Order: sequence, then C-alpha cells, then structure tokens
Amino acid sequence: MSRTPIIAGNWKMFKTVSEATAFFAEVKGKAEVAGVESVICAPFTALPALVEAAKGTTIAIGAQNVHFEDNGAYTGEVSGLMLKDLGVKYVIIGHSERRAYFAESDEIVNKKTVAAFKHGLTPIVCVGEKLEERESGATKEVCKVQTEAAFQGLSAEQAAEVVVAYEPIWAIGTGKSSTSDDAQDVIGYIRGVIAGLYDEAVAAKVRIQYGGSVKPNNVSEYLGQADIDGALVGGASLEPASYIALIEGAK
Ligand SMILES: O=C[C@H](O)COP(=O)(O)O
Repeated sequence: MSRTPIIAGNWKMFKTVSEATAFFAEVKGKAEVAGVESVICAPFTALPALVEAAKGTTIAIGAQNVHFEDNGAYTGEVSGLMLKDLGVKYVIIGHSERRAYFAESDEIVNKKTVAAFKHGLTPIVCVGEKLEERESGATKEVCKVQTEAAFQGLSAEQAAEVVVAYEPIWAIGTGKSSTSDDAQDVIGYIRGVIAGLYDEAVAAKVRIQYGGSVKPNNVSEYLGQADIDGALVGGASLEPASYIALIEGAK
C-alpha cells in the first residue's frame, strides 16, 4: 500500500499577512514536488491571502483549529463552515498546545474531527504522550486512548482520510527528537489501533506523521520508516529555504 507522503508546516502563532504572502511567493514552485503533498497550516488571519496565493499550485492550506459547531455564541471561535467557505483544505485538531493551554479534551477533539468531515475538511489529528507518561511506560496506552477517542463515530471512508500526527510532547520545540526507530514503533502501534477499530485495509490507508523537532537534516530518516508517512513541522517550517528542504527531503 503506497501512501502519499505529507509534510505539513504548522506555523503556530507566527507570521502576519504580509509575512505569510512573502513566504508563499518564495516557496511557490519550489515546494511543489511530485509525489509529496505540501501543506501550510497558518493562523486564521493569514488564511484568506494564502488560499488566494495557493490557487493554481499544489500547496494545500490548512487551519490550526476549528470549532465543532457551525455557528453560535462562541466568541473568538471559527467554524468548519467558515473554513470551508474560505477554501481551506486541512485543519490541525488536538495539537498538544491546544490540549494543554486551551483544555481540549479527547471528547472535544472527537467533536472537532467529526465537524471537519461534515464540512469536507481533512483533519490532522494530533496524539502523543507527555514526558512523564513516556518515562512511566504509558506512551502506547496514551496514544491508544487518544486515537480511539478521536476516531469515534467516523465511517470507514472518513477514517481512511484522517491524517494522524504522532507528536511526543517532550520533543516539540525542544530539539530533542524521538529516534526514527522509536517513532516507527509508536506509529506502527497507532496503525494497529486503527486496524482494531476498523480493519487492516482502512489502517493501511491512514497517513501517520511524526512531529517533534523535525528538521531538513532528519526528515528523510523518519520518512524512511515503514509506517511514517510525513511530518508535522513547527519551527523548521517558518523559513522558506527550510520548508522547501523539508519537502525535498520527503521525496
Ligand atoms: O506541530 C508541530 C509540532 O508541534 C512540532 O514543532 P517543532 O517542529 O517546532 O518541534
């Protein structure tokens, strides 16, 4: 089963609209590599300009969050209906920063995942353990619980479309990356969890990324592992040359 590698930059809370459009002008063409899917997940404010700039290119634009309702009295929130209307394709759901700083529970992650599909958005669902969970040997159990919760209520067709990002929290922005063998071990396990929820055929279609201090110099090592289909990249996705190198490294 061949899965198209997917490299997604998660800009987090970085870049004004003008910085985002300048970035895009630099990567256009160069970050479009046959056989690799390139995604940029930007702050809400930069999405309209990026969607416009990305027209006619193969670079997909994603958001970093979505509310699970379509409309309502939810001050400060943005719905899947609104993102779809903008022309956004992907949305990151359940990033560890949102789980930690914005109290996003497994239940909320699931509601957001269901809402993404309702509006034709592809969710990039993040799972991963904290340092103390790793040290106590709970990594796989934590990933199992988070994965099973996120997929609840999804049809087999929807499940096959989900992109999962395994991000050990202790490796995010720290320069301490998981070894590729270790990431493979956990990601292979997550694929098994999905097979348990559906079947082997569905699990074989799901793309699972590694995230956590991925850089141009280590991306190919991760992608060389059997079950790792891409990367969700924070810091190294912010500079055009580095972003292009990540895409090149995923070939
Ligand atoms: O979403 C991306 C991850 O949080 C990884 O961030 P990082 O590449 O800066 O470690």
